[in-house]
Amino acid sequence: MSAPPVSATPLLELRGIDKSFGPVQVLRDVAFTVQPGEVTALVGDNGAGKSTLVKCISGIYPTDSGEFWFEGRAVNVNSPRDAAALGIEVVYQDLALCDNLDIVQNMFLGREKRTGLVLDEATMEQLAAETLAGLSVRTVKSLRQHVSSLSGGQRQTVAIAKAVLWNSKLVILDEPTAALGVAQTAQVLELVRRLADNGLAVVLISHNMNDVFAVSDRIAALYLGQMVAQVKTTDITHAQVVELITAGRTGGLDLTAADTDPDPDPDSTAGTDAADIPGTVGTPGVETADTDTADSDADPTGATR
Ligand SMILES: Nc1ncnc2c1ncn2[C@@H]1O[C@H](COP(=O)(O)OP(=O)(O)OP(=O)(O)O)[C@@H](O)[C@H]1O
Repeated sequence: MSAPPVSATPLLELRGIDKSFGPVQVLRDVAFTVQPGEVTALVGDNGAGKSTLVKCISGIYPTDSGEFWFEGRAVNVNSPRDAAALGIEVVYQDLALCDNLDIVQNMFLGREKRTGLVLDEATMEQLAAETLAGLSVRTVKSLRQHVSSLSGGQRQTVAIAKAVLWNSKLVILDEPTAALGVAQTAQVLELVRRLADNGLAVVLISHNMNDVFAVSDRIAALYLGQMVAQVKTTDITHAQVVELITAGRTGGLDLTAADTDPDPDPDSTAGTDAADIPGTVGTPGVETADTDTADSDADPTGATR
């Protein structure tokens, strides 16, 4: 697979994001960078703050402090409407599809096209078909099928197609394969990859390391509300990601390769110690892993892209 295009300007860049619920600080000084044409996996243990971060990005939660940059411009995102206007769409785990409506009706739900007062069914059907064809989706037999008759993978596909229908630039997928079997997972991951190959920025929340290594270009790890690493997927091993998720650090890696330097030259970011990175969590009693970047090719899972 060819390397995805890397743009000098991130599509989305968050700086110093803090978010508390009452006395509980859930996000601390979070930096997060997302590039167009790439899949960024957002990983972290239960309660690490992934959903909260996504809800801040999508305008559901206001942040307490921090900066929000989109396509190189400082922006304010105070509501889901603001996020949608920028081209940010989130596909949540519940998919928010209506079983008793067909695929076209679901894709345009709440944003129906009309000619005067009359629904423009032909245009909506055509746009839905074009969107699915653009994503090379061939698993859906009829656009007029009720969503209740679709498999889990097909439902996920419809939800993703719905998200990209609106000239989206960033699509955030919350555990899109969590409820799927092996074959459907593979199909959805292919679709995720295609979104990025079509130039979209994709953020994939996942607890499944096989999915993360199969499809992502970069991995961002949250630990107790802090962004402890953003690295290229090819620069980290499965075991190191698990260590970041469970301990908040791992040894020998440049943990900021993704958020500061879009330079595709892998040597240009080497040599930074995790302990030097602002926001890196040092966990007392956790040994620094005896690994270095030279070892990172030796992924024991063999699952790196
Ligand atoms: N509305 C809220 N009010 C108070 N605390 C909250 C709220 N939403 C989330 N939290 C707390 O914030 C922390 C982070 O939760 P969040 O759901 O963002 O984690 P997560 O990484 O998405 O976890 P999971 O993988 O289990 O979905 C948790 O301790 C959670 O209890």
